[in-house]
Amino acid sequence: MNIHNISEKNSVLNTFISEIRNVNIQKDSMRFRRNIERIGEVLGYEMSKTLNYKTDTIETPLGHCDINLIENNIVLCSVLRAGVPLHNGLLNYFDTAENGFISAYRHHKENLKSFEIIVEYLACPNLENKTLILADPMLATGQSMVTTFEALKPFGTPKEIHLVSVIGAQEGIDFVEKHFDSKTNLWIAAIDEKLNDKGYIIPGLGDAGDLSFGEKLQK
Ligand SMILES: O=P(O)(O)OC[C@H]1O[C@H](OP(=O)(O)OP(=O)(O)O)[C@H](O)[C@@H]1O
Ligand SMILES: O=c1cc[nH]c(=O)[nH]1
Ligand SMILES: [Mg+2]
Repeated sequence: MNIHNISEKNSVLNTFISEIRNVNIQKDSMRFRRNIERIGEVLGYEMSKTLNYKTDTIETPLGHCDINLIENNIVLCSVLRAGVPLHNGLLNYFDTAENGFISAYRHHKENLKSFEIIVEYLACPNLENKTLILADPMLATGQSMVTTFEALKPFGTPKEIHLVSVIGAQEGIDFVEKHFDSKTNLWIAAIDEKLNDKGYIIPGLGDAGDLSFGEKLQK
């Protein structure tokens, strides 16, 4: 897997990451969602440099000019619910992308230490020969990314795959790497040290779904 950790080079991305991690600033859920969206825009922009381009001629009011434009057929697929603001950020840049949505949540078992991933909802276009972008802001154990990709397999074989995440734990990245083709790209804004015993990323940011949309009732 090709891992592109975009915060390895200093940029304005650091500001957005610092705000989503900051225990005080993250209380403003509108700002939290907007920062995740901005990170999606930055990661999308970086990814766009690796896509395929073909030259088109544009007519201006005063003449003509040639410009290289993206020729990939992009399907942007995100994991509900925390993936919604990241999806919006990516879609801000890939205007004509087709879209897919898949639900995945961790169902904690009684002892709260172990959990299984439940996939209940899936709406996706044909993926055959397309460029699949699979987005989920948190890559903790990596189980959600792997389980959702398994669920997408009946929709066709993509020509290329780009995983997009905001914060990942090294352990989860290692797990994902084992389950995806070596040509798969991972675009990520930060890689953290470890997971705690509940599978949360340390230092991470907490629960991205809850910070975006409020706490959910555990049933
Ligand atoms: O790598 P993993 O260990 O699988 O964990 C990551 C998952 O956890 C979060 O979702 P969560 O289950 O909190 O659902 P939510 O979006 O409804 O909050 C996140 O958006 C990922 O989908
Ligand atoms: O740290 C984590 C792990 C999973 N999901 C989150 O929202 N945060
Ligand atoms: Mg959550």
